[in-house]
Amino acid sequence: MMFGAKHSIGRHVAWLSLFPLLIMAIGMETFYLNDRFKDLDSDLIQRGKLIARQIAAGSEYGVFSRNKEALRELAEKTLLEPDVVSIMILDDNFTVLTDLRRALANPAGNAVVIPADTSKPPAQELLQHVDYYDPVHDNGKIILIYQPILGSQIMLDSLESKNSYRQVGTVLVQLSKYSTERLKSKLLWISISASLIFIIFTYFLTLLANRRITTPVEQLSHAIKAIGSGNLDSRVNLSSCITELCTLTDGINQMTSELRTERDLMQSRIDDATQQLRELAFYDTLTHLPNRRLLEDRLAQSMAASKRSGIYGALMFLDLDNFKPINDLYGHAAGDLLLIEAAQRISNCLREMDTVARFGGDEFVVLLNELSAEYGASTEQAHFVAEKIRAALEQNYFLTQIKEDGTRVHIEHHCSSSIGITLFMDHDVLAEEIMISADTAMYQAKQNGRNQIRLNENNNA
Ligand SMILES: Nc1nc2c(ncn2[C@@H]2O[C@H](COP(=O)(O)OP(=O)(O)OP(=O)(O)O)[C@@H](O)[C@H]2O)c(=O)[nH]1
Repeated sequence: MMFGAKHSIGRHVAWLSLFPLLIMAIGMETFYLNDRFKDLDSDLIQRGKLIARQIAAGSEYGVFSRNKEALRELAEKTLLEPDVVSIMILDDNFTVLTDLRRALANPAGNAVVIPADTSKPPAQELLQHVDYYDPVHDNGKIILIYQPILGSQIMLDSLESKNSYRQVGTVLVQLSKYSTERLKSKLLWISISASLIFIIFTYFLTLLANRRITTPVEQLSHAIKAIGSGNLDSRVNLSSCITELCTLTDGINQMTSELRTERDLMQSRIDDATQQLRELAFYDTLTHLPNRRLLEDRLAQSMAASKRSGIYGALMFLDLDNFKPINDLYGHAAGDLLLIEAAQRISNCLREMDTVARFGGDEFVVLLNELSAEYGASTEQAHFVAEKIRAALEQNYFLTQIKEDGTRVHIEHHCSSSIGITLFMDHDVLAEEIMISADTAMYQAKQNGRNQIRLNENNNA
């Protein structure tokens, strides 16, 4: 695993905790096994030495008297000891008196005594490896042990009897390391298995412990990703809490909440600005009625709907009569108040589906939708509405103007309206032509003495 590479925190923590554990387990196991193996080897050698000493002690007389039968019996008994594979007893000239061996192929099995075999290493060859000063030779499979047979001597030429020893023979014992090696490999496997079980168990414990850390960290990282992609409504709720992570979570939640508030504020400002732009683009700033652009749009929609349904619509052109004097007498602001009042009076005469727009100056346009399929009936309805408007607009205006110094000026003004109407339905006329038609009718109303309604029937046969 590369620590510089990108990995989850869980894997990092698992590796960081497992790596030292692995090193420790291998180290401890090596130390323990080395110690145990040494003990086993040492036990075998000690046992071999003991056996060799016992044979040497027991064979002194046999060697001295060259009683091969007794020596053979002694060797046979000793050969029954575990791991002993050969026993050789030699006299002081290193002539073999007894040479018994057990099959090397089955050293742990029942002792099968086989007679001396000339193909096996002769005593002289074995003696090359061992002597009084270096009595143990280990060739990896067999341990050879050298033990001198010492004979006691009584010194007759001295008044005091004194025991001294001289070497009367030699015992060579060979022990197989087969059982020891098997035990060693058994120990090795037990130790490896125990270590593996320990490591696996510890790994799962580490995973469990990791989960307590990694799960909340993962939850936090998902939440931060969500916040980064603009989802400010997400809130982190940790399933388990570690003090530092809880502090981090609170910080993130607080930051998200502040960002959300900022975003909402910004959004409401954008909405307001958009609304204002919309107002400026499609509505008259003084009366808040639709402006000429929006009217043209609605007229186009109304004409299309009328063509589809076969039901007449009507367009009225209105111009206030004698508006100018209020400007001249009381100022533009007073004129504005009258225009606002006039707009309100016209709106009050209309249905929800109709539109009144300020066309400019003291001119208004009214769009009536879905009148009737009959031309006559539609004319009547349009006339009826126009009459309502005309009557409403000719009422005296009582306006209150607030001056810059805060004083209030009450104004009473009278002005009426001249209204031109034109109807439209399934005709190949343009919106512009309908406007001109209504304007022409309004002009006729003006020419005819004002405060009246005129219908232009040129477009509508
Ligand atoms: N107060 C105010 N006056 C405006 C506004 N726009 C245009 N006017 C004035 O409205 C007047 C309209 O002129 P006219 O229609 O000729 O005046 P009128 O007295 O109604 O004349 P007739 O229509 O012939 O009866 C002009 O004096 C414009 O300056 C506005 O937004 N506010």
